[in-house]
Amino acid sequence: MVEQRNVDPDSPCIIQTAGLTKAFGVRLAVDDLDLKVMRGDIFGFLGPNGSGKTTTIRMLLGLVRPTAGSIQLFGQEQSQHLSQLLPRIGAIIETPVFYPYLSGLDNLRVVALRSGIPAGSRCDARLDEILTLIDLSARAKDAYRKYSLGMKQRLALGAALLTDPELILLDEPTNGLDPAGVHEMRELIRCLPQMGKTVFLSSHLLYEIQLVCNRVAILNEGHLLYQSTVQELLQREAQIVVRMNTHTESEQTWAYLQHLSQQEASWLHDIKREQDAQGNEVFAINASSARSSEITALLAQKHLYVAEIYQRRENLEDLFLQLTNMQGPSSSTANVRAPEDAQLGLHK
Ligand SMILES: Nc1ncnc2c1ncn2[C@@H]1O[C@H](COP(=O)(O)OP(=O)(O)OP(=O)(O)O)[C@@H](O)[C@H]1O
Repeated sequence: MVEQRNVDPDSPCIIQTAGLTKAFGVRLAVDDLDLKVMRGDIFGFLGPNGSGKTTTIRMLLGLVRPTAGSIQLFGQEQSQHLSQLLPRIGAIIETPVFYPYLSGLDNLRVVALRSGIPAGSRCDARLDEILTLIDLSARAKDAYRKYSLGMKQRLALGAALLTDPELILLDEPTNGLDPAGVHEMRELIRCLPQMGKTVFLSSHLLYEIQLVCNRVAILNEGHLLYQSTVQELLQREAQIVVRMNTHTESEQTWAYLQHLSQQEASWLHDIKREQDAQGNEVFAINASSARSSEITALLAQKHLYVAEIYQRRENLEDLFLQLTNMQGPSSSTANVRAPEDAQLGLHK
């Protein structure tokens, strides 16, 4: 009898990997990866070239056998239920192959037939629906070879959506697209959760991920460096950083800011003492940039004159560079999980 442990077809957890590892010979392409993707997520899977994104997606699809670890999809063990699980997944990996002389519509017909959708009015209706969604109705009858790269990518997404899968895996879907193509693809991807889909999107385009995803994992050299909501990550953006001239002034400022937070300025409640990239002691205050002049004025009342005050402008790109140590950090990373993992990026 088949063991039914861990089987939950309605699980809100769509992808869960534990200790997922893939070695190619001595090279660890993916190392001990714990991912969690929830239903309705647009999950950004970020990493530079060669960090293991495609290998991970291939393992999720059962195209590459893991060296160690486990994968659960829709609450079921992937290795035991692959054939039942695959119809619930649509994917674009690398550049999909279409027939150049067939039209976009006929290429979709071929995909539909291969996917077991019988020809007929229901199939035609579905093809219409998909062509409208990917905004190719007007060019549906043009040969594929006449399509722009953006149209080709949209057709690929249409093909992945044809069977109405719950999970869409997209490997670098905006690669090579011009800004208009990137925008169109982004808008399309954004619609998918409203249609009940979960999206797993790999990219090295950090800004893209920031704009379109709600959760993100950052990978480097096969290691998971960070996993959280994008919002959590970007909260750091709303910080004002204050540096004083001397250690004595810093001490006085710290005491005064604490006092203020308990008295007339409760909005100063979230202050951290950190070091900037040059090793200077700074205060990171969770407040909008509009408060900068107020902070300066409050401190000046006590003859504490700031040496420097600025809004921390951290985005995913900064964080990514910081975690992979490609560039010095603008501050310490008090909120960043797994700093010991981040250290792994130090030794390239
Ligand atoms: N079939 C294979 N045989 C040997 N090594 C491989 C194989 N596939 C991938 N690798 C290696 O595994 C590592 C991860 O590759 P992978 O393609 O997963 O990275 P990636 O993050 O998708 O990179 P890119 O953004 O360039 O596609 C790389 O060092 C790559 O050379």
